Amino acid sequence: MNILDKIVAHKKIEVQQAAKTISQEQLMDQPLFNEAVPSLKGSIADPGKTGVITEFKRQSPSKGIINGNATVEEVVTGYEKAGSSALSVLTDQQFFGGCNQDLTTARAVTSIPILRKDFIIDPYQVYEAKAIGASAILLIAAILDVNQAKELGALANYLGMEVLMELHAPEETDKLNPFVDVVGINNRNLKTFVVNLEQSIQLANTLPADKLKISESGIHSPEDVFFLRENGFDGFLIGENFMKTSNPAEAFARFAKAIAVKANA
Ligand SMILES: O=P(O)(O)OC[C@@H](O)[C@@H](O)c1c[nH]c2ccccc12
Repeated sequence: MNILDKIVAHKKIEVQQAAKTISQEQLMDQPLFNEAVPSLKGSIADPGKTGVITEFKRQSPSKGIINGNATVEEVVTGYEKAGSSALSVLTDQQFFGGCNQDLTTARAVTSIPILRKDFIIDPYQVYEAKAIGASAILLIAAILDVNQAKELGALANYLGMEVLMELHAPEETDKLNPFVDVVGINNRNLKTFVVNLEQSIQLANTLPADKLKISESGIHSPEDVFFLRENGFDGFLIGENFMKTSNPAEAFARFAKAIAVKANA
């Protein structure tokens, strides 16, 4: 079993347990469930912002512990202040050390859109995303069939959230559907952990022209961002590069200055 299969197998059990603890009806009764959320798409398209989606990630299966000390409050408020277009918050506990409360905390202390970063395979998790304050959900094409992708996407839109669909291989483009607002290309192969920015470039040319494009993972330098911008990318999802430092918000603030300066030069 590759790591992605392991994560999905665990997720199925987790979702069953969660649904027993808090029912879908109870999720719908939570205060955030009926609150409007800012648009991820709108924020990424805003030329006054950096296009960067900064990610709060404590650990990952490929890197182990990335940052064991950072607090959500400190990091995400700093990210917002430095010009982050949106936040990505890992809510998977078992493999990424996150939790739903991390996202709700981020929602409480910032006003930029938040992507729920998790392995969504069940409608329950879409209700949960709304109840914890997400603007958008991640759908990973590699773990969904065409019908699941449609059903989960339609539900997210119906509940007032947007969908970022993550692709890694050309044959996954048939999972795209009208409910997908933003397409993300993961430079990291989730089965082998190999990272290659060229992945974004190759796949980008096969995508519908009308969707916003995000490049995800393995982005380390302002040059990476310039390279991706030149190749038609609107957004950049960056986690480890900032999280691995002792002050992620400050690291992003420096990065944000560098990409702003070069863009205007
Ligand atoms: O830390 P990085 O290399 O900058 O990557 C961020 C993000 O793209 C990565 O965390 C990610 C991309 N797709 C995912 C799916 C699930 C969990 C995590 C991810």
